[in-house]
Amino acid sequence: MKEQALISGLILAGGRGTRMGHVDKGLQAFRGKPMAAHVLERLAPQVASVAINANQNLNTWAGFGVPVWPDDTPGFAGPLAGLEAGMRRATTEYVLTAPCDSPFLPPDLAGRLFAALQAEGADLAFAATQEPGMQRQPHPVFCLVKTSLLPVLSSYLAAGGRKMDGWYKDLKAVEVLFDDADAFSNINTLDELDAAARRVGSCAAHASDQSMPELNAWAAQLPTLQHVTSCVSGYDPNALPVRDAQRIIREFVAPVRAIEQVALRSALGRVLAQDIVSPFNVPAHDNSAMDGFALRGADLAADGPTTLRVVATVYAGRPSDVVPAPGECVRIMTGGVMPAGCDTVVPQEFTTAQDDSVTIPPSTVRVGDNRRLAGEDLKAGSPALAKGKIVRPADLGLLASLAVAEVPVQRRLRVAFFSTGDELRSIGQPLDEGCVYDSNRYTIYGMLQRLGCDIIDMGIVRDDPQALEDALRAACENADAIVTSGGVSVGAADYTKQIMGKLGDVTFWKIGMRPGRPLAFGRISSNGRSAFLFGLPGNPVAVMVSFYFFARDALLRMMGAEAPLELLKARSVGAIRKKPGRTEYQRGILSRGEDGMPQVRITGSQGSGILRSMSEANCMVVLHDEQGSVAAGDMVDVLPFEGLV
Ligand SMILES: Nc1nc2c(c(=O)[nH]1)N[C@H]1C(S)=C(S)[C@@H](COP(=O)(O)OP(=O)(O)OC[C@H]3O[C@@H](n4cnc5c(N)ncnc54)[C@H](O)[C@@H]3O)O[C@H]1N2
Ligand code: MOO
Ligand SMILES: [Mg+2]
Repeated sequence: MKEQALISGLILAGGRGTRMGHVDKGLQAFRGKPMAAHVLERLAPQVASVAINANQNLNTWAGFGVPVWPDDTPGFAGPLAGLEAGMRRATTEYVLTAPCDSPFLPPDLAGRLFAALQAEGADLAFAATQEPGMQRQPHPVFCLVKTSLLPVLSSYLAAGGRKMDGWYKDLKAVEVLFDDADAFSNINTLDELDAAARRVGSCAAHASDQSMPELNAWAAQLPTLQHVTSCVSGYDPNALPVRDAQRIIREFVAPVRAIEQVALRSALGRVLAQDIVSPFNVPAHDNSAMDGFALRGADLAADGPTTLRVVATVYAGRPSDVVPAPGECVRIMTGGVMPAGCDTVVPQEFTTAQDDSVTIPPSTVRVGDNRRLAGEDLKAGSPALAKGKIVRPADLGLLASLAVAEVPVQRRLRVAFFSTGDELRSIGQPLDEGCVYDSNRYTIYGMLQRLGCDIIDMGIVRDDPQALEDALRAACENADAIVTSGGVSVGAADYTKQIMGKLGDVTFWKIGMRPGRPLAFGRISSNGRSAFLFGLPGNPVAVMVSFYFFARDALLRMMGAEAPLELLKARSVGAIRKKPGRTEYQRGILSRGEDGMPQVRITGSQGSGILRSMSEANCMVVLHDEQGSVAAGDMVDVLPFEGLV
């Protein structure tokens, strides 16, 4: 699906829903979720990314987790205004539209429209169907169009044009016939919705609560923090155990759905978006693991040397059709295809050669030795790599062995981050009295970079409510997630709380841990876009600990990847004082003891502002909630920094 990376999907949901009694059509529940969620599900695998064009209930639409773009042309100007908004913002060569009320759209819509557009050298391709004995029915709202045609569309709209198929009179448009007319059926009235729901045997046909039109069944199902935290027994935001905070965050964040195709080398470090199935056996043939002689195992004498006549030579990559007869063998190189009838290879250094024969001492090899079997690496049809895997060097090689030139990966997660605090100075500025240089932005940069995120560094934000609100809104409108540092404890928190609360669903916790006690977490929205927010504490060590033990896992989850932290066991060199009832993360240096086993000692001062000891450390010692003081020689859990993404 080469076209996938070139196309942005656009769900047209900008109408007034007049025929549905002025409710937002795409938000109406159908088979347990909004109609538009079905459209999103069907469209997303076909395109690089999906956005929604909507003009009402923008916060509800933001809950779909994809960009929401309202019309630029005012006055509910119809689907063309939506297309214009989409073409203006899309960064791909093509835009593909589908209406929000077409829950059955074909799975090969993008592929077929693209193929026809390419074949005809057209500007635009749209779907059509024809039922037996009926006229052809065009479906111009299912259309693939070159993004570069935006000026043509804008001038048509500016001149008052509104018809979906009116603007491309002077362009080259192709109609693509699809077989399944039902795939394009759209649902215009609540009666039709009921009928369609009955057709597919659904129970929840629609949300009839007209008093809250935008908060229909599915939107109400979007988890709120309150909903998630209510599942945690004994939930207390002011004394939250680490594992409960981790669980709440994990349940609240949602993966970003967009997929892109990248060239094999560019897949390094990216998250696989689909399972990769081996199309053939690797290796394709039985072959030799050694330079030597391929023989029939049955020829090996049970007690005494075996002498065989050498009848041919096989090199790797140059198979031979020689079939050695009993008593014959073939000289073969490592990787050479095993000749028919041969099942064993004897390495040449164990043999003695005479003119055209070779002698093998008794018991040198057993039948089947040194033969690599076809498919022993990968069998045709078997899963080679699973969706969600972060691609490592070995995976690149494996993909190359399957001749995979382009790899489907999740789009990179966009993460905006900034530091807060009037006392912070940037490198290059003089250090005024009482001030410190902003170091958190650099540790956060490093940690996000290692995760493979697209990062947006928003600098330092002053301790000022308006500045904070502006920064949060800008971050939210441009990123999937926001990481901030500072301002989440009691001192500055008054307005931080108020502003974060105003922009969305954010909670402030005091976690039973050290360092990293205060943490703000939630989801905020601005202008129809939403983003998950991680408000990390300002202290330079606390910010790193909170990132590694809370934000990292959540960001990976949003990226569609699973890479849980792997804790190792090591012997503590010294005693460590620790109170049960909270988790403590201490900076440690992991090494090998005299007995060769891993051991760890704590670095100097553990103050949460002391970055030097974090830099000296090569691991964190994790002392769990229930754990008390550690005696010298006790085993403890450690998280090594090396290899940590
Ligand atoms: N009365 C209480 N005071 C504090 C509590 C508490 O429970 N009650 N919690 C303490 C803990 S624990 C932490 S951690 C900090 C967290 O405070 P904030 O998140 O509000 O962060 P700030 O006050 O803005 O900064 C704290 C500290 O860190 C320095 N800092 C901040 N940002 C940066 C940066 N980008 N680069 C370098 N250093 C930074 C800042 O100058 C402060 O020294 O609150 C405790 N107080
Ligand atoms: O998070 Mo604070 O740094 O625990 O002291
Ligand atoms: Mg501050």
